[in-house]
Amino acid sequence: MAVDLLEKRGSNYSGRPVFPLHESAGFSRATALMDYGNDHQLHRKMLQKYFNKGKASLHRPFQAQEARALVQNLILKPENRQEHLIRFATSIIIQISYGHVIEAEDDPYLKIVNDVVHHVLPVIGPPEGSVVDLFPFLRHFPSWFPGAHDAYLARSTRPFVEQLHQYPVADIGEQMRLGTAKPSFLAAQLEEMQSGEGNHAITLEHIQGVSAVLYLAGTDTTASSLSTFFLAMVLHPECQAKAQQEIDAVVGSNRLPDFNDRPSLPYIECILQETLRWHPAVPLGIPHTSREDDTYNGMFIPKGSIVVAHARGMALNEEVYKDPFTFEPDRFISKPTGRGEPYLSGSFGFGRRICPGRFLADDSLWIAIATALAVLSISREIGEDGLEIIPEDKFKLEATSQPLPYRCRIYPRNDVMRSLVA
Ligand code: HEM
Repeated sequence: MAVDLLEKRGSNYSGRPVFPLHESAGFSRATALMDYGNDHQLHRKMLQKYFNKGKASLHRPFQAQEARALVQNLILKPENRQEHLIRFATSIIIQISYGHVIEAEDDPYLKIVNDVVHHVLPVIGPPEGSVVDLFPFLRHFPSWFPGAHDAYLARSTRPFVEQLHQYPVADIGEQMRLGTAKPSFLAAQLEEMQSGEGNHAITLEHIQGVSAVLYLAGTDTTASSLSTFFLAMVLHPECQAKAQQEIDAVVGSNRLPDFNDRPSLPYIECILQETLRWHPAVPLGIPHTSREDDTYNGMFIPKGSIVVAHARGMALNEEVYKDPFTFEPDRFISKPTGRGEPYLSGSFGFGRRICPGRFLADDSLWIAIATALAVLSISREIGEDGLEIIPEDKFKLEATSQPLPYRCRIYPRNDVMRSLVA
């Protein structure tokens, strides 16, 4: 049904509802939240040109380098796992989008994204997550009015959101003036706008809107998917052992896996796909709306309806996935060895709003997972009683779905593998 409506009838089902909390926080210019129309199409053109499959693969050497840095950081400070995951995702987005390399903990780009992750996302939640989304008029009420407090809190996060829109564009603009700007998505857009070549309709506001969404859409989603992967490895040591056997057999023990190995590592592929299915990072997708009245299988769908592509619901469909709550990568292996179940198709959304960063994200996740499995042992902590601490399979929904904080042990499998990321 999602494919029938959101893809085959995409011209009708590609709008977005108004998200009052996100608007109050200052996100009305962001690609993911704007309604379908000319501005959205301009955003998509900019994104598609730069993040299509062919272009995305040009970034693989840098993604592999960042995956090594991630694993190295995890060995040095395993207790900061979540920060390392966010930093991995952020470094990739920032390098590709703005040509900027994060070198220090107090990097201004890192600070901006951390501020948004820690101060803004928990307040605004996922689109449709608050009482203000259901009753938008509450956003105009004073903050003491029940329900209006959310809108007040969202408004108070505006300075962080403004920084997200303004800083990269101003910084790269200045670098271009000085002639020091490195090649990046943002520099390419600013150059095109200033030269008067390309699409004349693109304005600074469009560029700021896309620039802000890259930060947001690309970091938290990637980091939470990786956090889900680490949790799965702690809960399922048998899957980790099987994956490591595959890597040892195919890649050997004197080099790290690289993108050329991907077709020869089917079980690693299954682990990635099962991570995306088991707990999709964006479990409800982002709601679409319809522009016109429509009828589907005899059901009347009035203009302006909100259509939610429930990725988590699809992932848990027992008619498609046996024991859907269980993390079981073998489910995708062809019959008769496995069950031949299909990869989840909705993890990155549908139709004209499908995630434009999906190729980049897929590469980032694959190389991080393959490198981590090659080099690391990810295991359970031992409690004071001498017993293993088994984390709970529990998730929280903020802007994305992510595991509740959990403890685990992370250490190199052996000195040889460790030396490969040093
Ligand atoms: C694991 C990582 C990611 C996941 C699971 C994910 C998932 C999604 C989903 C479900 C949507 C909504 C699609 C719809 O409305 O049908 C979306 C939209 C979007 N994503 Fe991603 N995404 C990821 C990474 C990225 C990255 C790395 C980028 C940027 C390079 C990105 C940029 C965007 C943008 C700009 C939109 C808005 C598209 C629009 O409204 O037209 N995402 N993503």
